[in-house]
Amino acid sequence: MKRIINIGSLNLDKIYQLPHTPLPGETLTASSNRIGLGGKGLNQSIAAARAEAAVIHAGAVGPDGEPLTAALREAGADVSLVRVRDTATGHALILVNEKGNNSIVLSPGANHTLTINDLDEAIGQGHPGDILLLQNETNLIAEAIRRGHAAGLKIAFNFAPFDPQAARELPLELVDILFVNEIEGAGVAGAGDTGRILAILHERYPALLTVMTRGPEGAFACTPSGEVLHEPSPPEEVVETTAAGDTFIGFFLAELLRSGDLGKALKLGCKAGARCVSRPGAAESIPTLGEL
Ligand SMILES: OC[C@H]1O[C@H](O)[C@H](O)[C@@H]1O
Repeated sequence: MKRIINIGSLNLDKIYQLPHTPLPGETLTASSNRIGLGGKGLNQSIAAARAEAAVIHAGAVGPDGEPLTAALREAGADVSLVRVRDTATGHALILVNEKGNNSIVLSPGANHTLTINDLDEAIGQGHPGDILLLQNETNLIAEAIRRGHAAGLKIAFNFAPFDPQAARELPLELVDILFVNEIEGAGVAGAGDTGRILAILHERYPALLTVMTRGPEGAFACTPSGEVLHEPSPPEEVVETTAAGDTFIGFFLAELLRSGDLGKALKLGCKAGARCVSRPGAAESIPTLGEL
């Protein structure tokens, strides 16, 4: 059975419910706040494990990060490569507006303490054809892409958050599957609309499968042969959008490994992402395969 090895971020999420996203210079009072478990890496591992894929999660937390490791373990992921460092656990400040849309600020903490040895231990668990999943929330991404590719792993990279310097420096030509939302896609391609972004990326990286999530409009994929597929999102009431993209990615990859069918993977990803937005929080809002 092929596996997903996720060298992924782990964050404590500080979530504030606000009437709207604050403007520069504005002070707002939150109607509620809470601490949740998240990090794009953790959310994606939990989603893939709940979609019944075999998942190994590698990453780093601080001394206060045990609830994150426990959540991964409980979802069924292998956590033997989650290291505890003498640095604060990464955290995210998540501002949720009245429409359920979020704005996120990251403080990487232990997510930026990964070493080459950590990468090699994680990649060493893989066999050719396994997926190495990465997000742009940990350090040494370029090295992870190069080493994973050299080991015969399929590289799946979620370019979130987008960062122009990383776009110049990362060996994206070695990536097999690129996950972006509209903002990230426009950042990588330097253009604004979905069709144009997919066309530019296809021309620049002909072997790439690009998958773009578009919120309520579902997801688009552009294959290495240049075919563009679109899967609409099933209607669900929006409570909070946090982790919807991560949920999509976990379910998408699990289905792609299971059936090899891109259309089925897009459908399941969209279904899972839509269910995630109907509930509050990050990791706690991710459904199980059985539920769908
Ligand atoms: O995608 C949602 C996630 O982004 C940030 O990584 C937060 O930790 C949150 O859980």
